[in-house]
Amino acid sequence: MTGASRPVCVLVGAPGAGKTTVGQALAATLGVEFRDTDVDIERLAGKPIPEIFIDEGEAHFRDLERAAVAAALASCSGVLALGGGAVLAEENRAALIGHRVVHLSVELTDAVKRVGLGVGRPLLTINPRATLKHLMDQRRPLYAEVATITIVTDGRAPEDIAAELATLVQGRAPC
Ligand SMILES: Nc1ncnc2c1ncn2[C@@H]1O[C@H](COP(=O)(O)OP(=O)(O)O)[C@@H](O)[C@H]1O
Ligand SMILES: O=C(O)C1=C[C@@H](OP(=O)(O)O)[C@@H](O)[C@H](O)C1
Ligand SMILES: [Mg+2]
Repeated sequence: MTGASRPVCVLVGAPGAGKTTVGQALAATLGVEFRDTDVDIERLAGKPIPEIFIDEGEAHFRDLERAAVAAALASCSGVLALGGGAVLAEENRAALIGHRVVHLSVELTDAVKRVGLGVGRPLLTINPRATLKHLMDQRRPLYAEVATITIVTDGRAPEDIAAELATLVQGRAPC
């Protein structure tokens, strides 16, 4: 890992936390690259995430995700968003040590509003509210474990969150 390829920050959090949306706005504000491991995975697989889940299953998606996280951490010098489930893998959590990791936190009510019917998120296509609650309960400690900063996003606009983060990352030491 070289200084030149270190992400400005890595965004983690539940589906609907706003990792992709806030990450894009933050990267634009900072004038740096935006990278999203979900996009990298889709490019590599040559198909959308829901199709990966249907054709090869979640375990294969997680294999692709571990490879995508390692590659992105080694080559991204901008803002990096991970998929909500990336923290499940011990390998990914270990790889995040030493990086500035921002947990965009969201409570169930706002997350449900934001993901709607779960279109594009294969884990949420059946009963999004109950599934999200389960995922969030399971993952909360893992987001807390990897995060160096937590930003509460409930009731806030993405631009507002991105502006706060821009100030934070511009004014802080590496982690
Ligand atoms: N702070 C926010 N307030 C309201 N809607 C949001 C906020 N952040 C994201 N959204 C919306 O919620 C949906 C999911 O956001 P997304 O960035 O894809 O989340 P994630 O990548 O964390 O799953 C999108 O429709 C997005 O426009
Ligand atoms: O929570 C998860 O396990 C997943 C979250 C998704 O990303 P977002 O968190 O950006 O929705 C995507 O990686 C995939 O559908 C699995
Ligand atoms: Mg996303």
